[in-house]
Amino acid sequence: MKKFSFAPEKDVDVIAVGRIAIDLNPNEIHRTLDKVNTFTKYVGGSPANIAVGLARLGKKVGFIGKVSNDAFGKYVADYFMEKGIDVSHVTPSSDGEVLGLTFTEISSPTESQILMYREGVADLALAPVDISEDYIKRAKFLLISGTALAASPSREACFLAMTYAKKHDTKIIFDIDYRNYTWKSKAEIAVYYSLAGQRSDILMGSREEFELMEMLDKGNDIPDYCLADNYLFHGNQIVIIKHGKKGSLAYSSDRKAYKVGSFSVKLLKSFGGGDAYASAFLYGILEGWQMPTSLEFATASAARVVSSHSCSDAMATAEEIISFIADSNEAGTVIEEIPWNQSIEGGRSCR
Ligand SMILES: Nc1ncnc2c1ncn2[C@@H]1O[C@H](COP(=O)(O)OP(=O)(O)OP(=O)(O)O)[C@@H](O)[C@H]1O
Ligand SMILES: O=C(O)C[C@@H](O)[C@H](O)C(=O)CO
Repeated sequence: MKKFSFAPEKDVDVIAVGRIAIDLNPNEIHRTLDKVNTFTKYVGGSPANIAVGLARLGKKVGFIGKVSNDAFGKYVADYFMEKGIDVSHVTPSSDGEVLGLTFTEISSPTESQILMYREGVADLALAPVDISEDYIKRAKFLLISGTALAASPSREACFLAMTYAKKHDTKIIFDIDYRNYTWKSKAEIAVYYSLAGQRSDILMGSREEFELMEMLDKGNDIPDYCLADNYLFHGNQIVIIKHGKKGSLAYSSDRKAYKVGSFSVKLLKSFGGGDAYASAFLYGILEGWQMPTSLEFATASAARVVSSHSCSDAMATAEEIISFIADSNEAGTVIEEIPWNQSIEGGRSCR
């Protein structure tokens, strides 16, 4: 696939837009939240996790977001600075908006859920006035996280950021990132997700998130490659559809398709894999790696995070990911190029 190229004056690798929140993950696991007494606090929020992942991998990362004007807002901003993430465009909310909280429930060795407190959150108060064209102009990539489209003025801020990105040849990654809070209808979700997806260069999401973007009913038999074609037609360079433990499918504009398995790990929580995957995949693209290498690297990082207690804190260095791959039994067997119409299970769709 043609490698992305960037003007030399672009001195920031990725600017992420969206929520910075706090994860409260249970110290007592394999029980429901009502039976949990203590939690460990981590920085959270999907785009924040991705930003941390990229910074941990040594990339130059910026962030555009709003945080609460209180101790939690200071905590997350300080954490970003400690990780080397630029916070010049992370601003405190002015009308008492709060930081989002996510309680993870690890109810069994195979099941986990999240309970999010997002009423009056600061991240959705991000407004067009907070979006700097000069800042975005400096970035190679702009990461838009789907939940930031769930309400105004954050929605308009994101579309303005994408307009500036297009104007200055900053490539757009749209991580669909669905959280079932704030959205008012399935139609609203589909309209805004598909508008953002059609404007992106790299589009990634779980199969369920693609189905929401296309307003497909559960149990539909639309093949993954058809979902990908919808967006490659609009100019996407890469479309990645994630399938949890089964792995992921990746499609590139040069009509190559890849089936990616997953690495065997002891699952602790099924959250965070997508954020680790996104940060490590984007690292590979920024390094100029070919798709298979970037996809394997991403899958390894994801496996590490789903077997860890945190998301942000568990993000790995390149050396840690490379040694994880080397130590695993699946090294070199996780990724294969497949016919365009092959499904994640291996069958071929007749369309
Ligand atoms: N049980 C597992 N074991 C190993 N790897 C896993 C497991 N679950 C997920 N992964 C890895 O994480 C990747 C992304 O996971 P998933 O499909 O859940 O995405 P997501 O829903 O976007 O994740 P997130 O919870 O971060 O939003 C998968 O493609 C796979 O590589
Ligand atoms: O995405 C969220 O806001 C929750 C995350 O912080 C949490 O770590 C998770 O679910 C990872 O995707």
